[in-house]
Amino acid sequence: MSQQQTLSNQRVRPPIRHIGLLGGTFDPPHHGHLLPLQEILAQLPLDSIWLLPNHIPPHKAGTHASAGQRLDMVSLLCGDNTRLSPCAIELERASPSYTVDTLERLRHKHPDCRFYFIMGMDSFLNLPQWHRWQSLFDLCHLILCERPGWQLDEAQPMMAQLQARGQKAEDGLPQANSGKVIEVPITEQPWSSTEIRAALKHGELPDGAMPKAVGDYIHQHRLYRHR
Ligand SMILES: Nc1ncnc2c1ncn2[C@@H]1O[C@H](COP(=O)(O)OP(=O)(O)OP(=O)(O)O)[C@@H](O)[C@H]1O
Ligand SMILES: O=C(O)c1ccc[n+]([C@@H]2O[C@H](COP(=O)([O-])O)[C@@H](O)[C@H]2O)c1
Repeated sequence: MSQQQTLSNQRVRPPIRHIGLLGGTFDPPHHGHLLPLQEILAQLPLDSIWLLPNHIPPHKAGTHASAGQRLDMVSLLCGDNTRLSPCAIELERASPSYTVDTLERLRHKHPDCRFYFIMGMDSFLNLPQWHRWQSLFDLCHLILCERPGWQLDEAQPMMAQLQARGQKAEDGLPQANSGKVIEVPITEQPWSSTEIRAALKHGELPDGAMPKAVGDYIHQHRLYRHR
């Protein structure tokens, strides 16, 4: 092999894969998770979105369904959409599922990937309470979606972050490796796991809350019933 060929081989890098991440407790997963992801995929050239059920949610008292059941439901939520997949990385550790730890692990495991952590406005407004939250901007971009009942106004500390880092979905993916907040317009979805669990306690599954396969799983496993 000539010296020139060796040099050019050394320069060949695998193409970057652009991966969206939706972390959540998914207790249970619902259309407020799924439908925004479909709209994000229609607007941004992401290769895939991975859905990461957490093991120990950092800011919640606990979970109602087990980690395994939540992972099963997330798989059913993804259905046959080949650009959506469940990712069990947070289930592999027994400590609280801090997102910054997950991103460090993912970056180490997948050096060819650039990550885009997706969140609703409720999570974005609470971001300053997250563990080492500012480091997230060194590890990924954020994708921000509206959520009914949650609004960012001038007085909120996250407004300054959005002003400094914000860009619109129509501008495509950023050139930088990390640190931007991409605002993606979505059709607002009224669903929340808390309200769905409250309805299921009385044996009701709200119409249109989730794909049928997830509802069937909940019934088969008798989840979220009044005990
Ligand atoms: N209806 C929705 N619209 C936009 N984003 C949502 C919606 N529901 C959940 N998300 C986002 O999905 C992520 C995971 O949410 P999570 O699994 O905690 O669901 P949840 O419905 O908020 O649950 P709970 O009611 O138990 O707090 C968060 O970033 C949250 O902002
Ligand atoms: O890292 C943190 O400190 C942190 C604090 C709160 C929530 N998160 C993550 O944010 C995602 C949504 O969380 P939740 O509680 O709304 O289900 C999920 O992936 C959580 O693990 C992360």
